[in-house]
Amino acid sequence: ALHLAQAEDGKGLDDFQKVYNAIAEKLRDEDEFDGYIGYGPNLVRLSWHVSGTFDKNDNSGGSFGGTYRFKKEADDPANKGLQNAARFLEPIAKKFPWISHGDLYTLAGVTALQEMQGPKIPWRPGRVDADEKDAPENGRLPDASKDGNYVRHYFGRFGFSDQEIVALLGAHCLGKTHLENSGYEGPWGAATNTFTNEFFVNLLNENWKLEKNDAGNEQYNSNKGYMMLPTDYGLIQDGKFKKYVEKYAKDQDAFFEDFKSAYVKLLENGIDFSKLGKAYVFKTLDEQDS
Ligand code: HEM
Ligand SMILES: Cc1nc2ccccn2c1N
Repeated sequence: ALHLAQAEDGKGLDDFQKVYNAIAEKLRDEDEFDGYIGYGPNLVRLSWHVSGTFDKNDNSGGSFGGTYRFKKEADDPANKGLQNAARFLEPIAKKFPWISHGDLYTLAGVTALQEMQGPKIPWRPGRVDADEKDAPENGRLPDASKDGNYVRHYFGRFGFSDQEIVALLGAHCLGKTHLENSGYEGPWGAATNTFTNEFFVNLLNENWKLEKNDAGNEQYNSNKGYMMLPTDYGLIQDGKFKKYVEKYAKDQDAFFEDFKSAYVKLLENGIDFSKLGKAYVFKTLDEQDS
């Protein structure tokens, strides 16, 4: 059965907005991380990796149990580099000991996206810390060296459509790849900390060359110093995906809307929120200054 969401007792919008603000202020303070990209993209990747282990066949994995806090999951080679995000969140977890790890990891991704001028992401609390025995085994996160068909099959495990898959991958407008983490090197060309539809625009407009990188892995590079993973490039090799790439390259609002829906579905997979009220929509720091 799905995990039943149980919100932290007595905590409401104002309490979670305080957690949001603590994360958002720390993002602004520590802006030098990773060549002044900041921690935003890394936090978004963490929120996806803690949710991407979900398997609808036995409802195992996923964001509910906050099991990334155990070495068994954190040390998955696919999670290399996310130690930075985890370290960033430690003082936040200490300051707000009442929030569950699953809620903290997902709320941090929502905060980072909104503070990087992404769409407003409705978010619901209620994830409850599970035991180490519930941590999913390594190997559930995707392999970047594959093609579009692999990506379609991989996300089929979550029940995502072609349109949802393309929208989700739009998050690769953020940050970069790091050779020491994943074996892919992201030339700095397009590395950003602002959420836009650039990923789709670049996919369609750049002339991509397949090259071996210094780790011996093949990746697509453009003469502007941009890069794409083979799985990214698969979105324009596969006709069914390509039409959504074209839609989002033309219409950033449509991308924001569809990304928001798919990202919420990713973070809430496997959890029954029916006992909770409506989702929270947090104000950005800028909206609170005025
Ligand atoms: C086919 C699915 C996917 C594959 C194979 C994939 C693979 C990767 C790889 C290899 C990196 C580089 C990591 C590093 O070297 O530091 C990366 C970075 C990133 N990914 Fe994905 N990813 C996928 C889907 C997603 C999704 C669904 C999201 C979010 C909704 C996401 C968000 C990010 C972000 C924000 C970064 C930049 C992290 C940073 O700059 O530290 N990815 N991804
Ligand atoms: C800018 C950017 N960030 C990423 C992350 C993963 C894969 C590709 N990326 C690109 N092009």
